[in-house]
Amino acid sequence: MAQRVAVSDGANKKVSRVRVVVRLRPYMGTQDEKDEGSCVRGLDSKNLEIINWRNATETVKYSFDVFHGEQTTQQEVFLSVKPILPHILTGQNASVFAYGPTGAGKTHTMMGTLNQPGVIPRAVREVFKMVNAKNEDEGWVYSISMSYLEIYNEKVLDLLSPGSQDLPIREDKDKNILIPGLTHTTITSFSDFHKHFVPASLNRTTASTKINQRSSRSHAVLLLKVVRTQHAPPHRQQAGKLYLIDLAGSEDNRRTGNQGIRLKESGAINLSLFTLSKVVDSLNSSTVVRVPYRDSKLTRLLQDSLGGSAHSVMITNIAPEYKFYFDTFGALNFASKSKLIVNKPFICETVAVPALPVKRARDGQEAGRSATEPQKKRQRDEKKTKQDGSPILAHLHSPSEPSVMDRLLALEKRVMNGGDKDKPDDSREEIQELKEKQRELESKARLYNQVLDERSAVKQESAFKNSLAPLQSKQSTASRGIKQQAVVQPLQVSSLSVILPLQTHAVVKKQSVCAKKKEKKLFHQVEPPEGKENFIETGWESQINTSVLDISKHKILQILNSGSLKELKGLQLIGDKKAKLILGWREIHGQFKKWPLFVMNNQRNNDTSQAHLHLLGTETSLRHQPGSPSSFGNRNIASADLTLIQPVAMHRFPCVFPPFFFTVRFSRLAITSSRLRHTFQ
Ligand SMILES: Nc1ncnc2c1ncn2[C@@H]1O[C@H](COP(=O)(O)OP(=O)(O)OP(=O)(O)O)[C@@H](O)[C@H]1O
Repeated sequence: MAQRVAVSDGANKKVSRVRVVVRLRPYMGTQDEKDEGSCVRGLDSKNLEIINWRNATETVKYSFDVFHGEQTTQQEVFLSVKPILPHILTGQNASVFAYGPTGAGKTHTMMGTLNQPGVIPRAVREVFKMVNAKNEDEGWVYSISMSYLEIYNEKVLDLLSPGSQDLPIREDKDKNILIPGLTHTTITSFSDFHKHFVPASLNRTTASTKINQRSSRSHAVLLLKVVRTQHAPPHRQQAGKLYLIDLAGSEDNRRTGNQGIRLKESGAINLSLFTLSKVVDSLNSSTVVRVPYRDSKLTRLLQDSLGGSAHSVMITNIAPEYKFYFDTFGALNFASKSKLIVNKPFICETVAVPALPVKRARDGQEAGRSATEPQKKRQRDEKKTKQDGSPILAHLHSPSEPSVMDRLLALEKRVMNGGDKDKPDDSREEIQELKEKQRELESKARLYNQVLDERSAVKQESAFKNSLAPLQSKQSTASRGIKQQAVVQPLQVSSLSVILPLQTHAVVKKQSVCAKKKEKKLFHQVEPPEGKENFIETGWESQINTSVLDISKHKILQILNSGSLKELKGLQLIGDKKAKLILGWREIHGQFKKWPLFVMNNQRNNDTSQAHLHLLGTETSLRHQPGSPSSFGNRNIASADLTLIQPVAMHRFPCVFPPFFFTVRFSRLAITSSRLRHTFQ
């Protein structure tokens, strides 16, 4: 069983601060831009300054663990990462991630080129060098494996196994992050690594944007796992992991010119980076109880690196051109916050008696230490089942069952969301196939029920209690598992039952896909009432008397204003993405004053009379009717103003300013770029 062994850094402290390195890439603008000079410059090996946009005669100074200027070589950058590598040979975790706006040099820093290899190849080479330098007499045997994945549009995809499905992210009781199903390839040398890494890198999603010819459209994570096992008893085993992460860059879509699929990708990237900034804020806050790691796949994966057990280095890449000014400013603020984060490393150790063969058997997959427990439980269940003489039940408990359900649900969700337009979509066929499988399992469960009933009829009551009861309860769990997945959950408005008299009691339920289809059919048979766009949605309202409706609306408004992510997701038509957007909206703009149209009207809503979230895609935008009063204070903001403000508000991640900022400071923003040009001349 895995065991945490506390780590001391010599000064008797068991903590490790996130190390922050900033790298400024060389000037790459046009000659005209070059004449403008640079908006940021280094002062020494730790300090830099950037022009203060509020007052161009001043600069804002920052101090980091290391600052790398424009002439820094790849080797010098690697040297600032190298000190954390030895930890992974002693069962600890380490993580290096490159952060920064699009086009600032993250991929160049992490991957590099053939002539100028970046941190990833250098770190892997170094790990092999350290392992090979270990003396056999120390009594440990080392093995190294690699995994490589990308988070693309909130999906975890295995780059070593192209075409694989979205993988789940799990956490064991020791808070180790696990990705069941992820390919784990054993590597024995650097050239072996190279052989797998280069083709897998080509599987990563990249595309050309106005800012970057080859822009990463996903976050890429390379995982190197070093396991060392003692020759002699007690055969201690320590497993250390190194995460090397090239994040996708935050994007200002005014400048990238992104549209269609690129815009959707950009929305997913910006949203995950926004969650990352919330995680950092929460970690730095003394009052926040819950760190929102689970709000995005990226933060879930970085859970160990930020506020977790890893020794972490964050490389913040910035660009010197004026057009990147606000991105650079935001990135530096983010880096500044991150350096306050403290991690608590520990050695992850198991005693491997006689675990070596078992370990080898699981080589091909990320199983994680805790995975042994459910596995053992399954084995115990299966064994018990066989003793009970029930082959059907054994089949129902087979490991393939949950995966069928997981895949089915994931695929249905994908189809409901309109599928992935970028890649060929054969999901519907697959859903059919999986549904058939599910039906087969359900009919077997029914058959099994019958067998049980027949058996119970011939047995005496005492015997029934002794031998059949446990079996029966087990069976019901299995069939419940299947049914739970197939039935769509009710909505939380059911809590109305507490406050409403019985005769007016109304429970609004989230509709199943089938129910929705039926309703749609009905809808097509009946002409919609004149002027009513949203006939389906208003249908349920007309069945409830107005006081009940008001209470329901009030209740939902309450949830919108103070509900957790989970509560929001329980609302009709609100999925994970929309719930997160609502949380983001709330954070920026405060409470919803009235019943917002997007909640029930969803995409059919064409009303632009008030600023509202456009929740269809992952892109958040503001709409406004020219001339009508804005919801930002009392000031009238014309739509043209909003067009200018919107990219700053929504895309200048992670610098998210409160709404009043825009109303008060807007006029200053417009003149900022010209005022900035005074400095550094
Ligand atoms: N230190 C550097 N020296 C020379 N060229 C660099 C340096 N940093 C970046 N570049 C070049 O700048 C361009 C953009 O860099 P890169 O693709 O690494 O940016 P990025 O931050 O990864 O962008 P994105 O987030 O869009 O993927 C590339 O052509 C790269 O070769």
